[in-house]
Amino acid sequence: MIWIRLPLLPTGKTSLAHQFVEGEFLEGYDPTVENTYSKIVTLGKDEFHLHLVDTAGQDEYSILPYSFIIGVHGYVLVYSVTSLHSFQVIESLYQKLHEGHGKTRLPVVLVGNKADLSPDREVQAVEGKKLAESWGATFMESSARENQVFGLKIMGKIRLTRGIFTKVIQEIARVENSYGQERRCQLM
Ligand SMILES: Nc1nc2c(ncn2[C@@H]2O[C@H](COP(=O)(O)OP(=O)(O)OP(=O)(O)O)[C@@H](O)[C@H]2O)c(=O)[nH]1
Repeated sequence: MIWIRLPLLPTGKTSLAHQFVEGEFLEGYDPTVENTYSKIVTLGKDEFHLHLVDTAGQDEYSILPYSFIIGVHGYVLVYSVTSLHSFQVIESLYQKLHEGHGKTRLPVVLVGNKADLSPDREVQAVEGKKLAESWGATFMESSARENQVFGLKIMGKIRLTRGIFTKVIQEIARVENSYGQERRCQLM
């Protein structure tokens, strides 16, 4: 299978992963082929070994590789609030993942990134929330630039590291119903 990468949708996946693992924002755009990151996250008494795969951008015509399905426990699906197209692509990507897993419910956190660019906004927060709700998933808006994540009715801004990735682990635990003492989570 040949997977043709179309670099149309730089929504901030690499920037979010880099903020999470390295704690910094990188200016400039360097298209991703595929990067992997590892990090240990402690939630309460449990320790999770995260293996995070940062994939290249997809579009609605991309064929999903098996590696996107097999052995993956949860997904952070990222669109840019400044791109309606990226939002539409995320919708079709979710359908492919859902079919690929053959499950009724997937551990997913839907993230509307680049929320700091509000004047250029093409997708309202309420639309992201509605889509996530239709999947039974969690929704957040974020800014990799400002290292902040925004809930829809948030009491205060929280850091990305304690936001998105904590949430996706909780989603995995909720869906799989299997909080262990020590777990390996492969995220994408
Ligand atoms: N203002 C702003 N810019 C961002 C944010 N996140 C990423 N960017 C910028 O958007 C561009 C693309 O970011 P990447 O993190 O490379 O996007 P990506 O989704 O990994 O792109 P691909 O590798 O093509 O899949 C870069 O110029 C980033 O600096 C954000 O939250 N706010």
